[in-house]
Amino acid sequence: MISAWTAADVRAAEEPLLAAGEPLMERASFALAVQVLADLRARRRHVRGARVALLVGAGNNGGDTLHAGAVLARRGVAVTAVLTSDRVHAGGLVALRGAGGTVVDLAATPERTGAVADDAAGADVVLDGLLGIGARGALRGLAGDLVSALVSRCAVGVKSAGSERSEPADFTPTAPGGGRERERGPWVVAVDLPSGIGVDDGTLPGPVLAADRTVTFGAAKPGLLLPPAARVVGAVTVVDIGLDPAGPPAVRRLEPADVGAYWPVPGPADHKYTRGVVGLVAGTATYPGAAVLAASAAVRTGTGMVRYRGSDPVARAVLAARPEVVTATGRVQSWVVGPGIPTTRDRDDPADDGQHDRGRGGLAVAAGNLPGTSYGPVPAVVDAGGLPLLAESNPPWFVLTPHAGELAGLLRSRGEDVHRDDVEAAPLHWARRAHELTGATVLLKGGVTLVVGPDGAWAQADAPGWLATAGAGDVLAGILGTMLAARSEEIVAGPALAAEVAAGAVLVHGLAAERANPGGPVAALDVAAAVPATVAGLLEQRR
Ligand SMILES: NC(=O)C1=CN([C@@H]2O[C@H](COP(=O)(O)OP(=O)(O)OC[C@H]3O[C@@H](n4cnc5c(N)ncnc54)[C@H](OP(=O)(O)O)[C@@H]3O)[C@@H](O)[C@H]2O)[C@@H](O)CC1
Ligand SMILES: Nc1ncnc2c1ncn2[C@@H]1O[C@H](COP(=O)(O)OP(=O)(O)O)[C@@H](O)[C@H]1O
Ligand SMILES: [K+]
Repeated sequence: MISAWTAADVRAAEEPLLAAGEPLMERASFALAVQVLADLRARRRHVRGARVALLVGAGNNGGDTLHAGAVLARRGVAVTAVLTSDRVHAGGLVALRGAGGTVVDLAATPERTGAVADDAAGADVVLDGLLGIGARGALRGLAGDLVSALVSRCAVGVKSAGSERSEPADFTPTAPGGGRERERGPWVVAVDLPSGIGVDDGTLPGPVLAADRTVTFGAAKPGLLLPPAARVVGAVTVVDIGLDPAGPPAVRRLEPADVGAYWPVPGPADHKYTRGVVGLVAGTATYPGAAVLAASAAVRTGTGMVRYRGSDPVARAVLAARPEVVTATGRVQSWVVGPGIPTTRDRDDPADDGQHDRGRGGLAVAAGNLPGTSYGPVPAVVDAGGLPLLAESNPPWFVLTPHAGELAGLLRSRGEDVHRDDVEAAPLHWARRAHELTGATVLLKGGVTLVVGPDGAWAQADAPGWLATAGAGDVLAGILGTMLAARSEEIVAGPALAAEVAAGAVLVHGLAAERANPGGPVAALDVAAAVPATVAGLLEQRR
């Protein structure tokens, strides 16, 4: 698992170590220099004679960068530091000069910004040391001008991860299948984090130089995991400088081994009912495919049984694809409500096929609102057309699975003035708001999928962009339904678990998409078909 702590938590963890005289900046800058040397060796035969440009801000982030530059200069690298402020880390500047580095004081000659950017764009490596955890808002002043000039020269796109994954502390925060979008221009290494991202919320409030690698100190920061900033961090290396942040992490990300470790494996005493039964209210005559996809995914993920609820023609389509599905009513351990049913609340909608009533019934059972039956409460997945069926207040074992547009609609129905673009710009904020307003766990789908529950946030980046295809969300609903059903009682007793299981479902979904056709397009049903082998692969890791 990768855990990220806020800037305040990292500062609090640094304080006692600094008071005890621990050389944190030396550790950080040396590790940074070692990583840059390794990157240089991987990209060109000789380190000696390589050109490295340092972008240096006013604070300690600039200090780290200058000290790392001094180490590089002593190895024969031609290092030029560009100072963007009249304040600069004095010790770092002395070290760089002492090692033979060159200094350009852009603060004294701002008219040279264009020429300096041209120069930096021609370097082998650029170290972005403008802002670290002291960043507030969009990059301002000269630092902002310099980054804007560099972005236009380097044709910086939103980046995908590098391929290195050698150290346990490394992670590749964006999905597989991507490559370096910037074919020309320098290799960009962000110092602690790409300057200008929202450190704690992952927003992109202004210009940011997309990194090929981020070397981050002490612990990952939330902005490195969260969308949209997760797209500009490249491969992330966490350097251990001896910090031990207190309290729970602000954002977490599951890795495959985490999901394999808790996957329930049936034993000799199990039967289909102990494994968990999924009740599925999905699909209408207009969208029968959603029911087929969700049912297929639930079956493929290893449910004990799927009970399908819907009109006869749709049930026939489901059974034609998955003869394992039953249509008889009975007890279920999780409900999946909403894929392929209309998003209006209108009971008389002819396209509704009676699914709204079935969905409301399922959700009432799942919430435990039907006294006199022994059928609830149980977890529920509420997707697409299920979202307008929610009550005012919902239990946290309900997992809502909107994409950005659906989340905006849900929030508007609860009085917020918000649109899809707002959700995409600040996904953590709006997913948290939806959790507060509904009470439910919120899974916000996207290239990086967020899950917010009572116990914090999870950010998963396991899926290739190819997964953005019609029906992929229905498949996720089925996978999640099975995973919730398998741990139904545990989740109702401790609903913070719903978010972790939901993050696990997102991981399985993303890995299955990659497995379905590595590096190429996938169809939603093929993603469902790849789930059994994906789960077997996760289980193999725990042997
Ligand atoms: N503590 C330690 O020993 C260790 C710390 N470490 C390193 O220190 C980093 C944190 O250093 P830091 O606290 O000095 O903050 P930092 O991010 O460099 O920037 C502050 C400066 O930026 C300015 N500024 C702010 N926002 C801005 C904006 N939008 N646009 C433009 N300018 C803006 C702000 O100006 P002000 O707002 O005060 O006018 C202030 O001058 C951390 O990320 C890690 O790299 C490691 O070495 C490990 C040991
Ligand atoms: N750029 C992307 N990279 C990876 N996965 C993505 C990307 N865009 C969307 N996805 C995933 O694809 C799925 C699409 O779901 P959804 O929008 O509900 O589609 P549908 O309603 O057609 O099933 C979600 O799981 C989402 O996280
Ligand atoms: K930085």
